[in-house]
Amino acid sequence: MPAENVPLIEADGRVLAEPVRAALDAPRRAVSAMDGYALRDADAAIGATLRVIGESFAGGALPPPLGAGECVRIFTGAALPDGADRVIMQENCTADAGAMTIAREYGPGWHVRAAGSDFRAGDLLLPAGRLLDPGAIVTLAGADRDSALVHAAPRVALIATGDELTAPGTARDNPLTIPESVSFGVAALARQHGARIAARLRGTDDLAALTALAGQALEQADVVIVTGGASVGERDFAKPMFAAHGLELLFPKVAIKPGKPVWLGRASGRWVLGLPGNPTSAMVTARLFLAPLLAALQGRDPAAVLNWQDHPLSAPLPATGDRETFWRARGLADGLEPVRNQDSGAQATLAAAQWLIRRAADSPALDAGQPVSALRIWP
Ligand SMILES: Nc1nc2c(c(=O)[nH]1)N[C@H]1C(S)=C(S)[C@@H](COP(=O)(O)OP(=O)(O)OC[C@H]3O[C@@H](n4cnc5c(N)ncnc54)[C@H](O)[C@@H]3O)O[C@H]1N2
Ligand code: MOO
Repeated sequence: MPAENVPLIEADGRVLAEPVRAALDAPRRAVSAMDGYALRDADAAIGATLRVIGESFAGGALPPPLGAGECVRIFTGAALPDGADRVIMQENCTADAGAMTIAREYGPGWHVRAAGSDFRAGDLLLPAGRLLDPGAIVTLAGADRDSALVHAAPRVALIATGDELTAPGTARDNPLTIPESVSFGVAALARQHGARIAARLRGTDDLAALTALAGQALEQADVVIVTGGASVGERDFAKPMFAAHGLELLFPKVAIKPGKPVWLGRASGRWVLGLPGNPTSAMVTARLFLAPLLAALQGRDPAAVLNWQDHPLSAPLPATGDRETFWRARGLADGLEPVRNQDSGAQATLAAAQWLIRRAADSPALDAGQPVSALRIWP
């Protein structure tokens, strides 16, 4: 995707198209980490009384330099006076008429943040390709940047196919219809991975009409996602509807469960991703294929969103069949618990599960406590 400059406040969730270097030192000079008194190490002793010669507030004028037997009233983030080595918290001092007495044990720690101890001007703080998560936003602003060069958000168009589908909120009165749920979930996942939803279209199982809809979607988006009609049914038009637009398939299906009918192609210079209509299959394949595609389009390493980690099982897992299998699981304190309903058509379990467990085809059953490779489905 091309790069664009966006203001800091709109930069979260975007991916940097430039490396970001600090424009200043942080802290700019030695500052206090506590509210209290700044003094010299040589004067720090329980019972010692020091003369208070000035004060230092964050953003205020520099305090006078310290001599022997002197201290400065200081607040968190305020500049340390020249000559000071440490700050003693005010809770450990008593103050009276221009004098401060160290009342009790004040250690450990000097409560001083050295100049440049966080970063130095010119330091590389964020590399190109870095996702601007909330932490990175703080770093960016701390580097004294008010905007950043980021990759444009990929535009995604969604087409849901199926005569039985109707807009959510309108299904209950017609027993022949079901709510169109998948495009909403895929759109939400796409947004979580940096996409902008350019269009959400719904088509009935009619090839001519679907071909026109495909053309409309290809005009508006970088990635077109078509859901349903991916299998071998007589009205499965997901691929044929792109034929007139020059569909070139990269892969027509994948030996995984759920989600076998997932496919990827190019048409009219755009990416076209076909997801199965079954809601669980659609969300699993969106996580496994759409998330890395969106990452790559934004200049990120796609592997960054496929961060499989080992976790113990908190319950047994059955043997796997002849397809690589992705079990939906809940994350519990003692490990991952596969949800009971592993049906590809399930919708309720999508709200219960946060993890995908990956197992190779023909893997044996596992007991609770054994480690499995797992991926968070949503952040
Ligand atoms: N003979 C075979 N039949 C099927 C095979 C096969 O290999 N041979 N594969 C099965 C597998 S695996 C899957 S997954 C499904 C995928 O089918 P489609 O992608 O063609 O999806 P549909 O048939 O259109 O719908 C499946 C199911 O999902 C419901 N659906 C569809 N779209 C939505 C939506 N947007 N929101 C909510 N629900 C949706 C639809 O009503 C169906 O119940 O095929 C198997 N069949
Ligand atoms: O891929 Mo299908 O999702 O196995 O039901």
